[in-house]
Amino acid sequence: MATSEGREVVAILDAGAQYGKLIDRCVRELKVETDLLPLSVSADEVRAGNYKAVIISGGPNSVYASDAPPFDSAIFELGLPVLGICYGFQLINKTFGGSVHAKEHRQDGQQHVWLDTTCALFKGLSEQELVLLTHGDSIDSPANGFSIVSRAGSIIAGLAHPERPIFAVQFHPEVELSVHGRDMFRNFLFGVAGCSGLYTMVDRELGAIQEIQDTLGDKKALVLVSGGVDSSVCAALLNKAVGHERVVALHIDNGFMRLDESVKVKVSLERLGLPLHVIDASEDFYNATTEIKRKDGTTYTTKRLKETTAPEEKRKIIGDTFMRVAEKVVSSFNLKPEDVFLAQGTLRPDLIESASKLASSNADAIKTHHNDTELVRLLREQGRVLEPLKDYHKDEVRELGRQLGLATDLVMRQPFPGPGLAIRVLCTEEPYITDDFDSTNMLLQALVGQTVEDPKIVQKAANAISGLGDIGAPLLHLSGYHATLLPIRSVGVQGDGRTYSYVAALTCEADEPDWSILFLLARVIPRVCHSVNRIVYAWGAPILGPVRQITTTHLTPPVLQQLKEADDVVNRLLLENNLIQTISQVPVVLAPVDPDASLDMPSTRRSVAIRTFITSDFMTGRPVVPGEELPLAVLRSMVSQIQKIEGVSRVMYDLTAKPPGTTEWE
Ligand SMILES: Nc1ncnc2c1ncn2[C@@H]1O[C@H](COP(=O)(O)OP(=O)(O)OP(=O)(O)O)[C@@H](O)[C@H]1O
Repeated sequence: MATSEGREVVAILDAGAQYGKLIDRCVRELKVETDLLPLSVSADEVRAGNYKAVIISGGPNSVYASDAPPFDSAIFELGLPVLGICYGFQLINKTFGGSVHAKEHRQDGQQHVWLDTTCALFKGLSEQELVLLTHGDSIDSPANGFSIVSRAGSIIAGLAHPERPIFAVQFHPEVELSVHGRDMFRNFLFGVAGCSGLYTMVDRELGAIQEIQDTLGDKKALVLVSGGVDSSVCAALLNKAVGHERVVALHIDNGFMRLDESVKVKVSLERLGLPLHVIDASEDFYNATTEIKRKDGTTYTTKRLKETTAPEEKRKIIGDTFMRVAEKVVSSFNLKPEDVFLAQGTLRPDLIESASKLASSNADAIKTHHNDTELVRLLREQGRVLEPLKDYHKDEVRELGRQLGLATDLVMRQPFPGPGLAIRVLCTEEPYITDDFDSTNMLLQALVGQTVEDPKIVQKAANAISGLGDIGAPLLHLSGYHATLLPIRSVGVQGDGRTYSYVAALTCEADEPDWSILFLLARVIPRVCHSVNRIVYAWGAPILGPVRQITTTHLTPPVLQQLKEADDVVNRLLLENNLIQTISQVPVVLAPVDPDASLDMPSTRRSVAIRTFITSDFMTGRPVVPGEELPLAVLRSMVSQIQKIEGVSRVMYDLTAKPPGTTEWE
C-alpha cells in the first residue's frame, strides 16, 4: 500500500460491490486520489496510509451472515471521516449497536428519499432527491447516538453521528441514477474531510511521466497500437516521457479497422512527433486459414477467412493470424529483449476486475490474448511490462489523451472488439430456415395484430399480450404494424449460455413509428417466439414477407467497405452531437438480407442495423429509446445518410435488451 505522504488520498474499503469501481471513479473525478483496499485491512494499515478519509463500499453479503467478510472496527477509532454506502451503512449501524433485518423482498430501483439538509453530507441539496436503492437488508433501529438523516418511505436510508464525522447511506450516491450523488461526495470530501482536490490531470501526467522515466532508465519501449483509445494514449505518453527515439510503436491493419482508422491514428501520433509503423496486413488476414481442434481431438484446416462464414472460425483465424503477423513484425525490428520494455494501455478498471482484492499490478492475464509474440512473452515473463495508465479510468484516459494533443475523434472512440468490423458482418451462404420458420412468422404477425388463419396461433398471441397486464393494453387493437422473420441468425443470451436465433423485423405503415409500441413488442416477442432473440425496426414501407432469401456475404473488401461507410456515418454523428459517452456502445452491423428483393432474383444488397446500447456493467443493458438519449433528428440523419451508401437495402434499429440479445450480433 502506498503511503500518502504529501498527497491527498482517500481509502476505499471494498466490500465486493459491483459499484466499487464507480465510487473510485467518482472520487477521482473530484480530483482526490484513492487507494482501493480490501475490507479486511487493519486499522494500523489504514493509519499508516495517512488517509484523509475512509469510504466503505456496498457488497453482496449481509453483515449478519456467518461468512460476512472480516472488518477491523478500530478503523472507526482513528478519528478519520468515514462514509459507509449500502453494506458500509449496515456495517456502521451494526458496529455501533443498531439492528438490521433481512426484508422479504429486495428493494431495487430509483426512488425519492427524504434528506435532512442540515446534515453536512446533504448540504445544498433538496429535501427530496432521486437516488438508487438496491438492498435486501434493512435497518430496524439506528445505532446508538446516531441521527436519522434520510428516509425512503418507512425505511431508514441515512445515518450521521452528531459529533463524529461518520456518515452512512443505504442508497448508492456513486451511480448516475442517484441524481445528486456527486454533490454528496463533494460535501464529504471537501466539506467534511477537508480535501482540496490536488489530484489534477496535469499533476498526474507529470507523475506518470516520471514513473515511465524511472522504470525505463535507458531502455526502449515497445508498444502495439490498436487504433483504440488506450494504446494510442499510452504511446503518446511514452513519447512525451522519453522521446520518439526510444519508442517503437507498431500498428497492424488487419483490414477490419474503421474507415481510415489506421491513417487517422498514424497522423494523430505523428503530429505529436511519434512515428507509427503501420503494417498493412489486410491481404494476409483475408487469405488466412487456421487449424481448429474438434471435440474428438482431431484437427481440420479452415477455409480462407474470405470464404469462411462460421463466427467462431472467423474469430479464431483473426486471433491466430494477428499473432503470426505480430511475431514477424516485432522480430523485423531486431529488438534485443534486454533493451526493451513492453508498454500496454491497461486501465484501472482492468486491474480492479482482475484483482479486486488489491488493485496491485496483475493485469497481465487480461491482455495476453492479443499481441502474444515471443518477444512479448519473454518481456512479460521477466516482468518487463510498463503500464502507465494503470491509475486511470476510461474518461480520464480520454482527458489525458486530449491534454497530450491527440485528435478528438481518436480519444473519443467507443470500445471496439479485437476482431474489429469482421464480427459486425454476418457472413452467410444460405438462408437460415428451420422447421418452425412459418409458424413463428405467423405468430409474429398475430402479435402485431395482422389477420392470421390459425386460431391456436391467434390464441397464443392473445395470451402473451394479456400476460403483460395493463402495460400490454396498447397491443390489444394494434393496426398499421407488420412483422416478419428474417432468414438470418444472431447471437443472444439464454440462461448462462449464448445461442444463435432468428432476427424478427417490425415495420410500420406510418412514416414515424410509435417507439413505445415497438419496444413493447420487442419485450413480448422473445417470450412467445422462443426461436427469436433479436427484434429490429426497419425503416421504409411495410415488409409484407415472408423473406426467404439472403445475400451471399463473406469478408471481402467491397463488403467491408459498405460497413465501414455506414459505421463512419454513425460514429461521426455521435461525435458531432456529443453522444459518445452518453451511449455506451453503438455497433453498426451488416445483415446479409434484402427484404425488398424479389424471390426469383438473387440480391446483392444488404441491410445495416444500428445497435445502440446503454450499460454500466456490460453484463446487462438496454437499447436507447429514440427521442431520449438519441435525438430523433440525429437518428433520421444517420438513416438518410446510410441509405445513400451503395448496396444498402434497409436501415434497421435494434430494439433488443440484453438479455435476450447480446451487444454484438455475433
Ligand atoms: N491491430 C492492432 N495493431 C497493433 N496492436 C494491436 C492491434 N489490435 C490489438 N492490439 C494490441 O492488443 C491490445 C489488446 O487489444 P484489445 O482489442 O483488447 O484492446 P483494448 O484493451 O480495447 O485497448 P485499446 O483501447 O488500445 O484498443 C491493444 O491494447 C494493443 O496493444
